[in-house]
Amino acid sequence: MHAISTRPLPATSHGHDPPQTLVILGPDGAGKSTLIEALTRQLLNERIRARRLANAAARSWLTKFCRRSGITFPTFTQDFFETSIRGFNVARNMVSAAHSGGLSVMDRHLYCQLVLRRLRGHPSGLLLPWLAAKSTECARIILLDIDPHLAYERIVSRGKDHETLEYLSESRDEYLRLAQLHGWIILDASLSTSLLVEQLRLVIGK
Ligand SMILES: Nc1ncnc2c1ncn2[C@@H]1O[C@H](COP(=O)(O)OP(=O)(O)OP(=O)(O)O)[C@@H](O)[C@H]1O
Ligand SMILES: Cc1cn([C@H]2C[C@H](O)[C@@H](COP(=O)(O)O)O2)c(=O)[nH]c1=O
Repeated sequence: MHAISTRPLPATSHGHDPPQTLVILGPDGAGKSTLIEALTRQLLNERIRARRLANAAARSWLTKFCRRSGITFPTFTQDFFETSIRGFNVARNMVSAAHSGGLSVMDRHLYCQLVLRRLRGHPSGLLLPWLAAKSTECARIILLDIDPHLAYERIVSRGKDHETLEYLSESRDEYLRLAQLHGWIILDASLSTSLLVEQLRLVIGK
């Protein structure tokens, strides 16, 4: 684990179980959903309040729709569609996290759209970087870093979708660039899920 940020979680007025938000980012196949499920299950078994909140962008649905219908959207249209849906889910999940005590662990965030924009050769714009930073001000962000070959293997064995090695490699580089820029904590996704859960519990202090 490379702790490149030691920013403390902000205190709130929710008594001894204040809302805490953790955001897990990383390339496709890094193991984000698996890790969040394992962490929240373990905490709930110990009667510690925790929930997974997925900030999906419906990319999987859009890919299937395009394949079935034979329609291909320009990448700017795809970006508009995905960013709107992810933005809506982020807003909805932020409200949910703020109104629940305990830990909320978000699977993906607006930064994923910034990564996709970079990979598609689009400009980042001004609004999205600002919104991404503003909406994670009170959260702690973790990057699950993964070698693209391992991510590729995991996606193949999951058998749900397909990604190219090139996409996974560029995606990793961009996530690492953002992590250095913003001081996110980086975890090694090649470790076992149980070790990663332990590391996350150290980060959140639960
Ligand atoms: N630590 C791990 N060790 C070995 N295999 C893992 C680990 N974490 C996840 N996997 C496996 O890798 C595959 C991808 O995991 P998962 O779906 O959680 O990734 P993800 O980051 O949420 O992916 P996506 O963003 O594409 O939805 C799954 O088949 C899962 O069982
Ligand atoms: C790029 C791409 C991704 N997917 C899959 C990979 C993940 O499991 C989800 C990510 O969903 P989100 O909406 O970004 O949260 O979608 C896919 O099926 N097709 C793609 O082209």
